[in-house]
Parts: sequence; structure tokens; C-alpha cells
Amino acid sequence: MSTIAAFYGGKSILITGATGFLGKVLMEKLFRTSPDLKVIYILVRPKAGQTLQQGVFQILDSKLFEKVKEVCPNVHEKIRAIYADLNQNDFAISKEDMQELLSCTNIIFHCAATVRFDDTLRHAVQLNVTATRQLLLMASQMPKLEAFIHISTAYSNCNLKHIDEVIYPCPVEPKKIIDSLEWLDDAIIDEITPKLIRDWPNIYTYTKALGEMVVQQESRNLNIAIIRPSIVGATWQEPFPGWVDNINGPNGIIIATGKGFLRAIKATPMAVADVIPVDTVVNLMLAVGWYTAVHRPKSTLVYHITSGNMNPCNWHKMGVQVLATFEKIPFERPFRRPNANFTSNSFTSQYWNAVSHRAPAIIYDCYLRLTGRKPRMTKLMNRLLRTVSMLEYFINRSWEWSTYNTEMLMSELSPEDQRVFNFDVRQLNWLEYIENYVLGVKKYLLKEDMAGIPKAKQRLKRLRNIHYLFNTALFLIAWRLLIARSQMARNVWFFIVSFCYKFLSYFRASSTLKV
Ligand SMILES: CCCCCCCCCCCCCCCCCCCCCCCC(=O)SCCNC(=O)CCNC(=O)[C@H](O)C(C)(C)COP(=O)(O)OP(=O)(O)OC[C@H]1O[C@@H](n2cnc3c(N)ncnc32)[C@H](O)[C@@H]1OP(=O)(O)O
Ligand SMILES: NC(=O)C1=CN([C@@H]2O[C@H](COP(=O)(O)OP(=O)(O)OC[C@H]3O[C@@H](n4cnc5c(N)ncnc54)[C@H](OP(=O)(O)O)[C@@H]3O)[C@@H](O)[C@H]2O)C=CC1
Repeated sequence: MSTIAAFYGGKSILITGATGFLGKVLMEKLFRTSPDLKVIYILVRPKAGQTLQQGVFQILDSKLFEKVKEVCPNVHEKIRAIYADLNQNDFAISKEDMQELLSCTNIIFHCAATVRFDDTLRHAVQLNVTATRQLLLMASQMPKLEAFIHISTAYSNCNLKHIDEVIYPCPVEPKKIIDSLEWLDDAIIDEITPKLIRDWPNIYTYTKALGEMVVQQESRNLNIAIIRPSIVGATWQEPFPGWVDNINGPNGIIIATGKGFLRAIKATPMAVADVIPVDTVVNLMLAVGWYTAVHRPKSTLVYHITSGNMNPCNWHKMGVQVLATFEKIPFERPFRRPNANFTSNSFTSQYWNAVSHRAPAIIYDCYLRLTGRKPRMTKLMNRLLRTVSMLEYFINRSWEWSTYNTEMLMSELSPEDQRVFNFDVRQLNWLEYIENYVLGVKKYLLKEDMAGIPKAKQRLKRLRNIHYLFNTALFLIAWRLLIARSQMARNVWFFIVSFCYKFLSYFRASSTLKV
């Protein structure tokens, strides 16, 4: 019997961000391995046209929860969705709900955050910093609380090259920022944002760093741990390989490449692609929850869950395997044949943007206009290129994250727990994982049927022929123009033709002699 699974039995667990990518996988694993847990409270913000109950049903009816329903048939009764908006005072939770949360919660997993790189500083601070502070305040009033697990990111200190499992101080006190945002107007905030975030690449990573500082400052006598995952990718093994549900991180790039929109990316091919499967992150979260509650470490421990130092993969290897998978399992209705390359040079990157991205988009828009339709490709391409430029920071650098605490925890687990809550990324076979990842993007994100593969392959063949035809025509036109204008080009042309003629004559003569 797994000690960790048994630990969660009978527990009341509060999850923020349960409707997000990580939150859903966390709930799934909890229900599957500890079906006798008491209740999972989820803080859900109201959605237009959907009741809380409908929201919960929508999550539980997805393929992700199929296995859970077998192990825990009354799963619906064990989720208690509570209306909450983490941007509001007291999270806008009703008095009765708050009372229940305060008196019953045993474990908190704080996953909610804004993960957008371009959010406003005001909103990102509200959610990633102030809400964390408020949740800690709530936690301090929970008599039965055993552990508070805060999810941060491995990139919260990406302004450093080597990152240890410690909380680094931020240049400006989070409290000062929270206070000043209360009276500064938006225009001034926009103006001072670059000065505040200094060498952090975006508001997201900066506010996650502030969030960690708040955790340290407001920890009081709570049992707290911080988990820092790197780029969270599709599931590796559980509940099945390849599950993804949003376009964040690599997912959108995989779609854009597979559909033939993206043909070149400014990336350093040998930089570490620090992707970590979401189920691995969740396994560590559950192990940390258990360890923090049972062993009660004296200080707040930080756990890195990254792949680079234990089982590194680089962007080149990842890219090649993604492209190879497109050959086997193509996406439906691609705009162009999927074929991309990485370039680390700014000049070549701009060249490819002009030739391989903007020009085809303009040509396609002309075609749409000529056929009486609304042009849309240029706009789409501009948004895509803007997105890619925001991700560039992370695909052109490598970081070193120490993983002493994560390794220490692994050694503390029984063999059974190491198996059930496996977060040993050394066992990951990248080629297999990437293939399943691309397949998962096709099935669960694009909702494409596998039965459509033969048709998609046929279309790829057609696109390949069009590509060759187009290139040959372009070459012949260019050559014709060159010959007409330059004596030198004419001489080269005659030289090549006479050389080929002589070669063929010699070949024919020697084969006649042999006979
Ligand atoms: C030999 C070599 C061969 C080479 C082959 C290449 C094959 C490909 C291989 C795979 C390569 C993988 C590349 C890896 C990229 C790595 C990313 C690293 C990120 C590190 C993150 C740090 C970890 C974290 O803690 S954060 C969690 C992650 N958060 C995010 O990812 C959020 C990022 N997104 C945003 O902030 C926003 O979406 C933004 C600002 C980028 C765009 O916002 P906008 O307001 O414009 O609108 P949206 O509605 O959000 O989207 C607009 C438009 O863009 C599309 N899109 C969105 N995100 C992505 C994406 N990640 N990739 C591609 N496209 C994306 C979206 O679909 C929209 O399209 P429309 O059609 O216009 O609706
Ligand atoms: N994905 C990644 O690559 C990485 C993620 N992380 C961290 O993991 C955590 C989870 O990320 P992930 O699951 O990918 O993110 P998602 O964007 O998928 O999920 C974010 C969650 O936060 C909730 N949320 C946002 N705003 C509010 C609000 N005002 N009130 C209540 N809930 C709110 C969302 O609810 P709703 O459904 O209503 O939008 C959603 O459930 C974050 O802390 C992130 O920083 C760390 C490293 C990498």
C-alpha cells in the first residue's frame, strides 16, 4: 500500500486553479490513488452562461477523468466547487463557504495564477502576489491545516544562470509594490513596469518571484513548501500519455508548425529544452504535500522539478522528433507542408520571417480577396510571430537548476511510493514522449480523428508537389531573366550544357564498346 495515497485518505483538500492544466491533472491523480479522500474544495470563478455544477460536470466528463470514474464512482459528490474570484477581497467567497473552508481544510495546493507573459502589472500582481498573501492569511486561520503547497515556476529567477532551491530576495519589497499599485494609475504603471521588472523577461516571471517572497514573509508557523516546475508539457504516463488541454508553452508552437504556418524559429538548437511532463509535476506535488505535513521541515523547502540536469534534451532533438512525427501522423488541412528549422541568427530569422511567413500570408490573402473572401492570414501570422517572439527568451538560453531537495524526497519514499508517485525524470524516453505529445496535441487539443490520417497524408503529398512545381517555376523564371540580361550567365549556361552533352556522349560511347 502506498503511504502517500493512504495519507490523503479522509482528507479535505483545497485546490486553487483546479480548472487549469495542472489543477485538473492533480485532481485526477488524487481521486484515482486516494478514492477515500473526504472532499476536494475547488475555488472556481464564475463563468458566463455556466453554473458551478455544469463547470464541474464538464471537467469530470472529459477523457482525462475516465479512469477516475471506474475507481471512484461517486467522484461528483467529492468535489465541492466554491464560487471565488481571487482578484476580489476575501476572494468574494460567501461567509458560509469561508467558514467551511477555514474549519475543514487539511491541505492546500495553490496553483491559480495568470500565466500570460503580457498581462498588466496590476492584474498579475493581484493574482500572483496579493492573492497568494490573502490565501496565506486564510491558511493561518485553519486549525486543521497540515500543509500549504505553493506552485511557482523554475523561471521565477530566470535572471540568474544557476538557480538553487532557495527563495531569492527581490529588488523591491512585494508589499511596497502592492501598496503603490493601489494609488498609481494605469498609465504610470505601464511607464514604470520596465524599470521594476529589470532583467526579468516578462511580468509573469517577475510576479511569480514576488509571490515566492510573499510566501516566505507570510509563512508564520505554517508548514509550507514551494514547487518550481520548468516548462510543463503533456502527460508522460498517467492517466494516459499525451494529454494536453491548452496552447501554452510548446503546444501552440507544435500546432503552428504542424499546420505549416511556422517554418523557422529563432532558437538555439543546443540549448536545453527543459520540458517536464505534467504528471511528473503532480506526482512531486503529492509527495511534497505528504512530506511537508508528516515530516514538518523546519523551514520552507523549495523543490525544483526540471529535466535538464537529470535527463537533458535540446531543442534540436525535440524539433527533429516533432517533424518526424508529423510525417507519420500529420495534422489535418495544413496551410503548407510542415517543415521548419531553428536559426540562432537574427538576420536569418528576419529573412525567414519575410520569405517563409509574411510573403505566403500576403499571397494567400490576395487569393482570398480574389475569390471574394475576407483576408485573414496576414493578421494571424502577425499574432503568431508576436507570440513566438515572446517565447524566444526561453528557447535561446539554458539554465542550471539544482535538485537536492527533490532528490532527497525521492530517497525518502518507499519503493511503492516511488512507483505510484514517480517523479524520476531519468526514466523518460524523450523520443517516445515527444511522439505521444504530438499525438496528444492532435487528439485532445485539435480534436482530430485518427481515421483522417490517410486523407491528411494525401494532402501532404499534394502540397509537396505544389511546392516542387512552384520552386521549379520560380527557378526557371529567375534563370530566364538572368540569361536575358547577363553575358556571364549565358556563358555559364552554355558551359553546363556542353559539359552535360560531352559527358553523355562519352557515357554512350563507352557502353557501346562494352557490348
Ligand atoms: C531541426 C529543427 C526543426 C525545428 C522544428 C520545430 C518544431 C517545433 C518543436 C517544438 C518547439 C517548441 C518551442 C517551445 C516554446 C517554449 C516556450 C517556453 C515557455 C516557457 C514558459 C515558462 C514556464 C511557465 O512558467 S509559464 C506557463 C506558460 N505560459 C505560457 O506559455 C503563456 C504564453 N502565452 C501568452 O502569454 C499569450 O498567449 C501571448 C502573449 C503569447 C499572446 O497573447 P494574445 O493576446 O496575442 O492572444 P492569445 O489569445 O493568447 O493568442 C493569440 C494567438 O496566438 C496563438 N498562441 C497563443 N499561445 C501560443 C503559443 N504558445 N504558441 C503558438 N501560438 C500561440 C493563439 O492560438 C492565438 O492565435 P489566433 O489564431 O490568433 O487566435
Ligand atoms: N504551464 C506551465 O508551463 C507552467 C505552470 N506553472 C505554474 O503552475 C500553475 C498552474 O499553471 P497552469 O495550470 O498551466 O495554468 P492555467 O492557466 O491552465 O490555469 C490557471 C488557473 O488559475 C485560475 N484562475 C485564474 N485567475 C483566477 C481568478 N481570478 N480567480 C480564481 N481562479 C483563477 C484559472 O481559472 P479559469 O479556469 O477560470 O481561468 C485556472 O484554473 C501556475 O501557478 C503556474 O505559474 C509553472 C511552470 C510552468
